[in-house]
Amino acid sequence: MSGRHDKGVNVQVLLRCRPFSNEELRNNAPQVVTCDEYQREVAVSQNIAGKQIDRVFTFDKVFGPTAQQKDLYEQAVIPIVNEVLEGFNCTIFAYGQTGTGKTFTMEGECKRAKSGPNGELPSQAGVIPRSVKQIFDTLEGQNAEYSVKVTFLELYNEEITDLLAPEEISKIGIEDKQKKLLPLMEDGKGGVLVRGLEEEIVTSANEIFTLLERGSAKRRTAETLLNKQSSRSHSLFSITIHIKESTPEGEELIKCGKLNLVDLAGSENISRSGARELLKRICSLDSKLTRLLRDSLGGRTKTCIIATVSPAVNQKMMKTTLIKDLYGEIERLKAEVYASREKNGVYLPKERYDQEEMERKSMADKIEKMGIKMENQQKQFEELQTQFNARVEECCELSCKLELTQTTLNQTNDVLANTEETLKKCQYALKERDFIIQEQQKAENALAQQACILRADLEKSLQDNASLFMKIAREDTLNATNRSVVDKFESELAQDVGSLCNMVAASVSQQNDQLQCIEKFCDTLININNKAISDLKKKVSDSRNLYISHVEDMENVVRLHKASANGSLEDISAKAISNARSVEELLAEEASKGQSIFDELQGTISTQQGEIVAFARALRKLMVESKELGNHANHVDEIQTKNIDDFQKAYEEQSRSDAQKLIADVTSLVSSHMSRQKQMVDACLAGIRETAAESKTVLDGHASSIEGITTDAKRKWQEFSLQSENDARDSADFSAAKHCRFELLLQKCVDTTEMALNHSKKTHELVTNVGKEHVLAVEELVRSASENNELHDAEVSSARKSAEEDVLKNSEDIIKHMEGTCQKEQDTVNGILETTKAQSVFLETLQKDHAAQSGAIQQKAHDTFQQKYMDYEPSGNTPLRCETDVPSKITIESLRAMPMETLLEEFRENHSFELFEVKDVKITPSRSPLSEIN
Ligand SMILES: Nc1ncnc2c1ncn2[C@@H]1O[C@H](COP(=O)(O)OP(=O)(O)OP(=O)(O)O)[C@@H](O)[C@H]1O
Repeated sequence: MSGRHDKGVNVQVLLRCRPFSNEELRNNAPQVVTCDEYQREVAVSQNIAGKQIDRVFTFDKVFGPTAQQKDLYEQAVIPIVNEVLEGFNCTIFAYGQTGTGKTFTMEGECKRAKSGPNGELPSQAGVIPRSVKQIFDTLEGQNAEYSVKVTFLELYNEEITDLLAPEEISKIGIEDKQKKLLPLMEDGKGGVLVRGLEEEIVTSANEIFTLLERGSAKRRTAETLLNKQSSRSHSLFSITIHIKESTPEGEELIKCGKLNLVDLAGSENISRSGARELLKRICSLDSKLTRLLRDSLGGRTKTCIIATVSPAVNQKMMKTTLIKDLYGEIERLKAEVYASREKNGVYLPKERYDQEEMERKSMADKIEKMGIKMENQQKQFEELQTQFNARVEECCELSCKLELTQTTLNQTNDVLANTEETLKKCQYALKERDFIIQEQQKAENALAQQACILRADLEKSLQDNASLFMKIAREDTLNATNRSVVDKFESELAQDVGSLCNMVAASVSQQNDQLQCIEKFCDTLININNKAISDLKKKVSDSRNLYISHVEDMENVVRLHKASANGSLEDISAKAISNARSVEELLAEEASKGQSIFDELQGTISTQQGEIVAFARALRKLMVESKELGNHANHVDEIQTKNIDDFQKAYEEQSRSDAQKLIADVTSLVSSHMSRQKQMVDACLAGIRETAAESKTVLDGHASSIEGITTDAKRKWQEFSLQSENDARDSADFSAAKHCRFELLLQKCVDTTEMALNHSKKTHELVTNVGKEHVLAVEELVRSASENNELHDAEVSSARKSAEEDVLKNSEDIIKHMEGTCQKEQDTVNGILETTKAQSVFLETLQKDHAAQSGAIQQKAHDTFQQKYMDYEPSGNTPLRCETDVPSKITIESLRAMPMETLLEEFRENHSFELFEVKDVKITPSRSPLSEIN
């Protein structure tokens, strides 16, 4: 649906969707149309026979329900109007179903509302008023010579109605239908013209509203009178512009542009009329419209079609269309009824009747055949449906089975993998066993051979050993007898000797222990003593050194203290002296300052005294003057009153003398000018009198007012003078009292100042004396302190010397005493050691004697034993011992099979489990591990 921009053709198709009307909102009409302005798309969703159908259409521009008149105009119409202003003919159509907003778009809804204060149009103004405004704005801005003409006509069936024609003409037109038809004619220049069509010359944009209103009103009236419907008529509003332009060569050119604004009939009436006649008429109208717009379509013109839709278009349109179709059908039926009446029945030509009858029959046959075919197909379809269902069920079962099988297969696969793993392990274990069995078998064989050899050897040696056993038995008997004798003696002897030895040994060891103990003790004692003496010596010398260092420290401290005390004392004395000096200076300064202040004070006081006296004098003078002033005021008052009276009198006399003079003049005039002048003179006299009376009244008024003012001033003046007199008196009294008080105070001040000066002088002297005394006392103090310090220092050093000597003497005594004690201890220890040595020698002698004695006992015992003991004598029957060749234990051990673990390790080193391959298992009869293979 988008616009075509072919060569020479410039057609733009826009879509405008209006908002929901109130009625649609009330009826909850569904939204069928959705606009996407950005994508320039319109989506239409329809539910046709329960089926949702969505379609999307693209346009050159899309204006949704929220788009304003201004938006549409600015985006779509301004360029077209610019073309018109350039001298081209352009056309804008509003096309759409009834009630979708064609008239709203073209004309707008505020035709009565004129332009705003700034020449702005109302927001609801449509394309027509906006175009006219743009045209006028541009032309006025160009300052060109121009003319704007408009026509407004309606096309309904074949009739063209001038919507701008004056009332009378249109009335005649309505009464006489033939007369009102405006013929469409060729103008001979390739154009068309409507004869008799009113061309209104418009001079301002505002006029357009009047014209639109007039045209619309006429359209409505015509609709009512002729029973027309606006939705079935087109309206054409044309604006023609002529602009005069001058070329640079001075030639004059006329530029002519035309803008056609067409509000088409409801589209449903164009496309879907049920009445053939109506369609024919509309076609004819359409052809007329095309002819009318011939000069504005094609060429370098812009054509814009604004398609209008409702958001709920289908629902509403279906209803409307239905009604319109029904109307059409009624029309058609009416025509048929009319035809029937005219022809006494339904009239049809025979050929057509036959043809239609044949067609009907063949159609009936066809329908029957198709019905049968359909039944068959329906049956087939049902069978197929049943088969399909059965297949579907089978399929379901099979897929269930397949799933189960698949699961089982998976499980089996898992089991198989496990079993294969177990098999491998088992085969490997079997291999291990075989290897071990083979090894053990080998060892068993070797051992069996060895056992056979041994068995033979043993049988032989058993025979030899039988005679040997007999000899051994005899020897054993003898030996047993000897052994019992020896054992008995030996035990007795051993008992005796043992007890003796034990006793001696115990005594010796006891003695030794004691001696060692004494020795140990002595050594310990000597060591402790030596250590104690050396410690003591060290400590004494340390304490002496410490004491000396302490004393030296103290001496240093004392020295420092003394130096600092001396320094401080010197500072104190210097400070005291400077303080005393500064106090003296301060006091002197203060005294001079006090003196100057006192002098100044005295000067001020005397000045004030003089001033106060002068003030009192002036006050007194003022009082006298105010009294005089009061008297003078009274005098002035009197003079004023007198003056006023004099003035009054003088004025009265003057006016009186003037009047008399005038009367005399008038009398003379009367005598000279006779009666004719008398009236004038009387009038003049009356005037003069009136003037005099008025002047007198005014003067009286002035005099009375001056009098009032004077009286008032006099009264005020008297009040004022009285008041000022009283005030002056009060002030004088007050100032006199103040003066006395002031003098008193001043005197007191002078006394106080003098007293203060004397006091300060005394204080000064006192402070100076005290300062001097203080300085002397401080100096005395410092001197005595430094003497004390010196004394103390001397005492400290003498005390230190004596302490040092005492300490030295004491420590030497201690050392000597300790050394003597030590010597004595050493002697004692030496004595102990000698004693112990002597005792140990004695013990050794004792031990030797004892050993000798026990030896003698042992000898004696030996002799006794020798006498009772009997030796064995051989019989000569015992066979010679022969050595059997028995294999050693190591040899037999070496024949043994390796331990199981070693064999397994060896096997696993040579055969890895990972590289082990499972072979086909041959079922062999079971055998015990140690049974022979061969
Ligand atoms: N864009 C819009 N915004 C607001 N109201 C609108 C809009 N378009 C149309 N309308 C309203 O919808 C109603 C029908 O509009 P209008 O009369 O312009 O329709 P139409 O297509 O000209 O109808 P017909 O073909 O019967 O003349 C009017 O009341 C008008 O105010």
